[in-house]
Amino acid sequence: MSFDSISDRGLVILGCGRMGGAILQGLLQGGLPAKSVWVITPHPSDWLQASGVHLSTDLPDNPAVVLLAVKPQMMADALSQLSTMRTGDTLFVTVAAGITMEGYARMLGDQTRLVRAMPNTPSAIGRGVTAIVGNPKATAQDLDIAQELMSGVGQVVRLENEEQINAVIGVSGSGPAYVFHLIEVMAAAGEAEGLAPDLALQLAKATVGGAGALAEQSDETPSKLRENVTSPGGTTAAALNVLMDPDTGMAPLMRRAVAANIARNRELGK
Ligand SMILES: NC(=O)C1=CN([C@@H]2O[C@H](COP(=O)(O)OP(=O)(O)OC[C@H]3O[C@@H](n4cnc5c(N)ncnc54)[C@H](O)[C@@H]3O)[C@@H](O)[C@H]2O)C=CC1
Ligand SMILES: O=C(O)[C@@H]1CCC=N1
Repeated sequence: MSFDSISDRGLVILGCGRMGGAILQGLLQGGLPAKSVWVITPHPSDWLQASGVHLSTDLPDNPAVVLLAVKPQMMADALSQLSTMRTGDTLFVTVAAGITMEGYARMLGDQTRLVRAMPNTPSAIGRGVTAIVGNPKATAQDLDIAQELMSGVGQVVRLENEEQINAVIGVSGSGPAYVFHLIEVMAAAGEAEGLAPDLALQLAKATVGGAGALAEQSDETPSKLRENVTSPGGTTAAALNVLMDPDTGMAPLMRRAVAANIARNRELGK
């Protein structure tokens, strides 16, 4: 990775919890010098304290990038800590769900260059997927910088407009939680059918992990991979009759779940 402008002028990270921490780890592993990074976070973890980044020290004037990774509800308070910094020429990259570009324009001014990025928690092991979209002031180079920042924690895709970020949150941003719940309910079903809890959990985790890796690596579509498991009139077909029921199966359930996610996101954005 090349981090010339960040190495020269610095990166400020506001909020270094799960997501900010994962992104920072990816950047340091990708070769960004720790001395180019300033972190503002109330309770720095042991790892963060030992990482060599600047903590609770004077912020750089005019940093190249400010990464916003606090909870949406904390954003206005957290941003007030940057008030002494000259940020006219700074790119803001935000991972917060629920705060729109219009909201940032109110807090940071409408001339601010800003990229919204929506990652997910597999970023913690470098297997995240992040969607990015720039505001009208963001340049092509700003999007390249944001892509470079986020590619330290996994794949990066680009969106055409801000509205699409809602669907991204509904699918991939929150999606790991749906998959973890799938593991929970598969394990519970195994337990209900007589397996020991540890064994049921091991089977469910390995199945979801293995099927996910196969879906990513195979040239076949997920539909074909599903058909490959399903013998006509066999046991999988019996289960899929339940899961693929057009009224009560996973498709209408997922549609409702994603719609609820997006509705909440719009509420948070108000
Ligand atoms: N966890 C997830 O799956 C995803 C989270 N996001 C977004 O990432 C953002 C952060 O979420 P997480 O990392 O999960 O939360 P987190 O709670 O792990 O991290 C937030 C960090 O901000 C710090 N903080 C609180 N008040 C602060 C302040 N005034 N100034 C500076 N730092 C402050 C907290 O101490 C904490 O370390 C949220 O806006 C969320 O919408 C985006 C995609 C996925
Ligand atoms: O639940 C949330 O609000 C955040 C956004 C995406 C994942 N977690």
